[in-house]
Amino acid sequence: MEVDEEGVKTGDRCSRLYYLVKLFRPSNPYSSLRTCCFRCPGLAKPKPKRQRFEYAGAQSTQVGDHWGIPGVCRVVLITGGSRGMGLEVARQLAGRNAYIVIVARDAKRLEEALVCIKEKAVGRRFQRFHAINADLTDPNAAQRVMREVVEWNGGKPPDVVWCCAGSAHPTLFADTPAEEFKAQMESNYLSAAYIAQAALQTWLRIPTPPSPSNPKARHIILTGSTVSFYSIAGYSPYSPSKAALRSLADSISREVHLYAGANPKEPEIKVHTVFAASILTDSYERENLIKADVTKKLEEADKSQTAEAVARKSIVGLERGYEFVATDFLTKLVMTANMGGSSGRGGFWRGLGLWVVGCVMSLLLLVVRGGQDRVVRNWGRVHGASGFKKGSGRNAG
Ligand SMILES: NC(=O)C1=CN([C@@H]2O[C@H](COP(=O)(O)OP(=O)(O)OC[C@H]3O[C@@H](n4cnc5c(N)ncnc54)[C@H](OP(=O)(O)O)[C@@H]3O)[C@@H](O)[C@H]2O)C=CC1
Ligand SMILES: CCCCCCCCCCCCCCCC(=O)[C@@H](N)CO
Repeated sequence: MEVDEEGVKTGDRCSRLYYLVKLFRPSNPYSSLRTCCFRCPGLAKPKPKRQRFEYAGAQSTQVGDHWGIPGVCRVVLITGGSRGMGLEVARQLAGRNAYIVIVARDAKRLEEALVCIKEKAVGRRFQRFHAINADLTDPNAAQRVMREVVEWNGGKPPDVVWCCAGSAHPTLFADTPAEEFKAQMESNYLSAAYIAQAALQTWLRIPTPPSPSNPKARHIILTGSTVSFYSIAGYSPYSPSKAALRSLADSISREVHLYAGANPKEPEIKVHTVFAASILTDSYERENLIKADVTKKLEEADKSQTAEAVARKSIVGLERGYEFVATDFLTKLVMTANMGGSSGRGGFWRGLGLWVVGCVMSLLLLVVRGGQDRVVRNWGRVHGASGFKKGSGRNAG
């Protein structure tokens, strides 16, 4: 039986797309496109005897090789994996073969989450799960987490680091306690920057021994928000931290080319960001207790989604290889209108297409923004300057 350098039977290759891709991208051996095409019959249905466990979601995992290939689980580190969106991401990836490591501060919650994640595992006898207790606003804790994962994984670094940890304090700028500006940057921006840096440093430090089962790429995934692109009244402590994440993703995605050039035999490093509008989590309920009524009024344009739906859509976008993934129509709209220098990241033609759509979206936003500013001005006229409804008990003016 002929086996190629990736350990896949040559006959299993989808001749159409694989060789076309090889033809156009010969210099990029670790491109995620290299795996195969979506419909490839050979890879979509691996031979049962080569499988070590039932392989659910085989077709989609082949596309990006993010979470596993037949017989090999990838290790996915998920920060904030004990609750909300992070927990859903962990559960869904457990259902796609991955080994999961979750990180959060509350130890009891982490243990409960592990049980909940294991329920979704497809290969229960083979898949491994681990929880690490850490406050990721501390850079030393982020380094410790990475060391612990490497040790737990037999000296190998994780393949994917998905930063979901974060929190929201949506209040009007004038009414925000000064310490919240710092706390929000720490909770959302620094908690992701520190662990992403620790992951990158680990990948650069530990060489990947040649093996057919090696990942073709490693991934840093950040979790942004609609307000990373387009903020509304009442999000000033939070939206800069999410905009900073977008900028961080852009910056790192430029630097990884240096490592791809210098270490062509190592898996490429890819940086992705998923952007979501309101997610129906407990934290969302809690943030609504402090959120100004005028902000809630502006948010009416957004149909909130469950964490399950946001995680699912994020994973689909990532498996398609997108670097920026919007999980709903509204976010897609404001994202496309604000791509700027980020456009080129999906390749030239996709970038050009996005630019054309973005021009139209920017025009639409001109109208939307005018309308929203009028809503806020009118709110002030009717209810005063507190942002809350008259007679709501929160209205100081
Ligand atoms: N909910 C929403 O409407 C939206 C949320 N997002 C973003 O999605 C992500 C998840 O949101 P959501 O699921 O609602 O949040 P949750 O509050 O439900 O979950 C947050 C998770 O992060 C952990 N976490 C928070 N701070 C730290 C820290 N300093 N160190 C380690 N772990 C931490 C929490 O555990 P513990 O507290 O035990 O540490 C928990 O596991 C966040 O980044 C959020 O900003 C984006 C768009 C909308
Ligand atoms: C026709 C086009 C209309 C476009 C209007 C745009 C309206 C913007 C709605 C903003 C929604 C904000 C979601 C933020 C969620 C978030 O990150 C927090 N909940 C964090 O927990």
